[in-house]
Amino acid sequence: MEIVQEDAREEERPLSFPIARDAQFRRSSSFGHNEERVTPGCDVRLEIDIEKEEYRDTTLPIFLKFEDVEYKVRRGPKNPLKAVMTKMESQSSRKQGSYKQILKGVTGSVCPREVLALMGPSGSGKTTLLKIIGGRLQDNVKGEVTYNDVSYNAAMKRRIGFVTQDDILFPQLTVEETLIFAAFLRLPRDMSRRQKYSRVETVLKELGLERCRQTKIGAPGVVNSISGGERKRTSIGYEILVDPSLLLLDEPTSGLDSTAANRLVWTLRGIAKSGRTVITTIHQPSSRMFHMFDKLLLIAEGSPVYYGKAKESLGYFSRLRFAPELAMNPAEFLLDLAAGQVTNISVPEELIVPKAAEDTYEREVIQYLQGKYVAHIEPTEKEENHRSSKTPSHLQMAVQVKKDWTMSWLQQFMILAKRTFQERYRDYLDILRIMQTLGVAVLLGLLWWKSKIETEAQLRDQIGLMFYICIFWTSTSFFGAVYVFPFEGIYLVKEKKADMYRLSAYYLSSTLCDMVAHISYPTVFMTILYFMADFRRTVPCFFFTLFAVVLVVITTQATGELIGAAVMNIKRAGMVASMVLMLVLLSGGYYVQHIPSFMQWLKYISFVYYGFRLLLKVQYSGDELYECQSEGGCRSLKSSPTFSTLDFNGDYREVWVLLAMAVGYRICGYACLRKRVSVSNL
Ligand SMILES: Nc1ncnc2c1ncn2[C@@H]1O[C@H](COP(=O)(O)OP(=O)(O)OP(=O)(O)O)[C@@H](O)[C@H]1O
Repeated sequence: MEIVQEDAREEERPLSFPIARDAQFRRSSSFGHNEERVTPGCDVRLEIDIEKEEYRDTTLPIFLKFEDVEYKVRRGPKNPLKAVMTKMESQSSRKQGSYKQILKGVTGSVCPREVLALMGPSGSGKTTLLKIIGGRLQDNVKGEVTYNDVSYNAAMKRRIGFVTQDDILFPQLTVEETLIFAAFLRLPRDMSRRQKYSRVETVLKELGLERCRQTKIGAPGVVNSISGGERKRTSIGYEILVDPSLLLLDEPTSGLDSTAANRLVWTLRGIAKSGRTVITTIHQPSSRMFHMFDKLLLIAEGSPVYYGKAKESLGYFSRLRFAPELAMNPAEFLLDLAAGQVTNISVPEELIVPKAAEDTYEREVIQYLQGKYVAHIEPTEKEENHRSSKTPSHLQMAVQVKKDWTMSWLQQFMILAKRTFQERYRDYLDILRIMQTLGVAVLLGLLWWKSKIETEAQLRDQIGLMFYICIFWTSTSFFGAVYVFPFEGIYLVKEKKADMYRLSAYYLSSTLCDMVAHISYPTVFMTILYFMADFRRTVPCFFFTLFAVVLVVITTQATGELIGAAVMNIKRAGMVASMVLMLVLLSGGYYVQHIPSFMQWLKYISFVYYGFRLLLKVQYSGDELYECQSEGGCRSLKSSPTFSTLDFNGDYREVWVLLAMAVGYRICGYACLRKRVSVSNL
């Protein structure tokens, strides 16, 4: 790896960050060299002399161009009835007026080694543009975004690092654990463990995270968690750890003091100078920070008002006769202009007397600036983009070559399982959960102490306990499982957008880790209750009863996960889960035995129905037990629909039905999760 820099400016700061390993860029002033390419919109000439195959696992220089980018969203009607009606409208009848235009024709380009700052007032569309560039917003987007003259494709996912405005980090992991898991999941497979740890060390050091490396990330604003600035820096570390070719950052300096913010932008500059393309949105940069940006795109109400070199922006506005009347931070001056605020700013004569009413003056200023941009900057920029020769063909091809997975499926599964366990083990070993299991087991054991089945009433009592066991474990496991994906969805979407691992590895690791907890608790519970309630005392019967309860729990978990994955919303998942739970319990064969024929289908999707039947079969199979000795031999109970349809002679088809349900619901859950993750716009 070698980066030859002839410009003295580049020597301001030694690069402490890992540099593109194979890229060899050489600034050149000579024309006509065979390998030299004139790169659109870039003020540097780059000589790139490596073969395309070498980019598979390394940092690839990305020349980004975006032209006439427009984005609009549908205005959703507030009335839900209207929303349904609107949905039913045909595509052709949709009116333009029902859309909100967020971006209105944004053009620009960024090259490797450059930092582009996106600035503009809040709501001007910076994040939206960043998401479009990052490939996270694709519907309703017009215009062209290309990476080395190639449109966005799946191979780009692992070339892009995206630091979102909200820091999406697992709260139960420490800063160091977060980075280590990211390193193991994302760094190339040919790097040794030591190299991966050492990369984590570099990032911790570079971002000043050493002091909080062992602190749990925690929820934002909660005591005993890292500070907002540390959280932001951890998010950045998480992305820069893997050396992305294109690094996109949304408000990376928010929550940082000015020294830390300067240091961070300095780091970003270092990253860019080592061959990456960096784009960052920024709100209020200090003047020192402002001068670290190479390019600036200033957006006002979705339209650009300036695009070009950051250091030339003040000159441009001064040529338009906008000048600060007081000593002002350049960024503050530019933001005021983009917001149409010209207090303490001298304006051109055309704007001195407002054309319309006073309250629309700000809009008038913005429209004036947008007009000037369209007249002076946009044509030059577009011409520049089109005039220049294309990116070298091997770079165009390289951008379409998908990087290899950093590890095998099994390795991904192992690491994800370890991370899931580390993230959730506090929930698994929650003292309340332990107390609840032990407490309920003992309470039920005392209520059904040494229960008998000699009379019909006693048998009915014990059957009541069987059903209660089903209710207890169904509801406990159901609500434990239903929230897993809605809670973790945001992390999952973020990591899948970066193509960090296969979804199947995540799904299986998550399910299996939870399953361990879902199985352990009923095992302890049943061991206590079984002997206290004096269930049938044979070894096979004990294990088969335990197996039946575990089977119900595993099927319940699958159903809960399916609902969670289908809904992916905590509040709604809870509502749907309560409804489904009510249905499966009511159709379980205990409360309503004479279910009307047109409602019989409910039984066939109810795992409680099959679980309950299985428990009854296990406990009461064999004549001597089933023949209770009371007068009439429990005739009325035996003739009840639940009992009369049970075959007590070794027919355990419920086991297969429950197993099929557990597998089937899991497959559906996985499919739903896949769909939800792919359509989510984080
Ligand atoms: N899906 C959507 N539906 C409706 N409006 C949207 C949607 N997405 C974005 N917007 C609107 O688009 C505008 C631009 O949003 P965006 O998040 O890009 O702004 P921003 O410049 O990044 O703001 P900030 O600096 O406050 O983060 C905002 O007015 C926002 O409310």
